[in-house]
Amino acid sequence: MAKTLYDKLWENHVVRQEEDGTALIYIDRHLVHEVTSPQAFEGLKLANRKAWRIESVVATVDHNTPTEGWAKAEGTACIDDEIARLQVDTLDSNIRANGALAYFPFKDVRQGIVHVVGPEQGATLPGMTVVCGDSHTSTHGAFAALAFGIGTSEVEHVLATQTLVSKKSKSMLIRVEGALGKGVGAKDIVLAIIGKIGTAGGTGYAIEFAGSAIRGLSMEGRMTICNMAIEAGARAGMVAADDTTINYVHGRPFAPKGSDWDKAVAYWRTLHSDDGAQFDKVVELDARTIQPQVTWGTSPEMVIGINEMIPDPAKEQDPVRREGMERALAYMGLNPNTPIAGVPVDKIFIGSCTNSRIEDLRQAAAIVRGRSVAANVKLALVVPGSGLVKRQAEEEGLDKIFKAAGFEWREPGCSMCLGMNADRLSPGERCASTSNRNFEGRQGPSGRTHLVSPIMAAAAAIAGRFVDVREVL
Ligand SMILES: CC(C)[C@H](C(=O)O)[C@@H](O)C(=O)O
Ligand code: SF4
Repeated sequence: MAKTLYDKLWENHVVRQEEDGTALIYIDRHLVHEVTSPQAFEGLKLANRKAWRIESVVATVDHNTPTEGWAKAEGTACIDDEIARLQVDTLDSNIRANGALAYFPFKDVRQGIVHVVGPEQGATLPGMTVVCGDSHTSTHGAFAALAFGIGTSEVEHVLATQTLVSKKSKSMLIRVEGALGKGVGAKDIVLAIIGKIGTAGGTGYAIEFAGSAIRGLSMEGRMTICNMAIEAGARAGMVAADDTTINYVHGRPFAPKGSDWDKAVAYWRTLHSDDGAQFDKVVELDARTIQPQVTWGTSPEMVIGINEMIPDPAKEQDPVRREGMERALAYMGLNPNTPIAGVPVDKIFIGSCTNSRIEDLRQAAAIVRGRSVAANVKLALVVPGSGLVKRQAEEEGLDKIFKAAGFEWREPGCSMCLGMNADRLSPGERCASTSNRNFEGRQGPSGRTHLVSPIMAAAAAIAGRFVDVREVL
């Protein structure tokens, strides 16, 4: 029978299947960061257990690390916030006590956001099951891997047994066909998808993204799409393996070598849905109709094209939705039936596991080159996803372009994506952000987040307000 990519990944990892659909699945790669691992390591210790296969663990610190001031003191002593420092130090002692395949501690050049670091190191490979105590683990599905976020108690379970109790999801195919317009990229595709199916649209499904527009994307672009599968309600998003996937993985530190490489590639070539495979749901989008997207509300589904008007709750029939829209507009300080283009911004954030890879920075820098951040913009931040992305960008001179324009060029980490460090919005501030979540207070109490692509964020920085990036290309 024709199988979906998801069927293949699932079946290859089932250790035991129960009658009621519950299954025990084997986990190949376990990514670990400082926020969701302390209790898991503690639980292991209390139960007097050892990790089952510690060589599956790749660990780094990202959420709590500051993005500046690294040189002011040795090691973690430069982290002013005591709780943040404790989190970073605790991961360090846990990994030193338990081991890992790889550990990129604070200030290591390979440190960064776990979802940037895994693929960059070749630790995320096609065909793997990849888990992390972090919802955006769906990112790794871009490699034709079954990747999803887990809770802290499951982190402990994976450490102890290398397995997880899980139930197979339903399957959804999202097919995006056609050529993307100028100035439209992966972030716009995924925001348009969420605008169409809603933040609950993918609930209960594993989503495969396919179609010519997806195949045409780089691995960076595919990661941006899978990263936000979770914002569409799905725990996992994935893309079939092809030459783009294989070329990206080739030569990375943890990628297979020699004859192992050839065997792996032969297997990876099977990681696609077979012709005629049946999905529980199919959604289609025409890439040619997608405009550069901007969110106007407090959920990623509250999104419009830059050429559109902020929607009017009065036109919404459903009273619950209407009330949600009214509340979102009040929080965001926006008026219905007015253009989103022209709305002034206070801060710019280019970063996060959605959009902090080298391609994102190159694209943003191309807009910024030779221009200046508008006077009304209080802070424009570029936070590379990892130390290696930062180094690569500096080799290409991108840092100079950003700094000359008035951007701050920071150290890697999650940063203003969620403000677990010092990088935050002040109440009422409006931010053009390349991250993935825009709920109330996400970037700081009463802060206002608009999710956009890196080039839309760059264009907003220069204009001091939201503009159609196609006008400045
Ligand atoms: C801190 C972590 C558990 C959380 C997540 O799981 O997504 C964070 O990364 C986020 O983006 O909100
Ligand atoms: S960059 Fe943001 S979304 Fe990604 S892991 Fe960090 S906090 Fe979560």
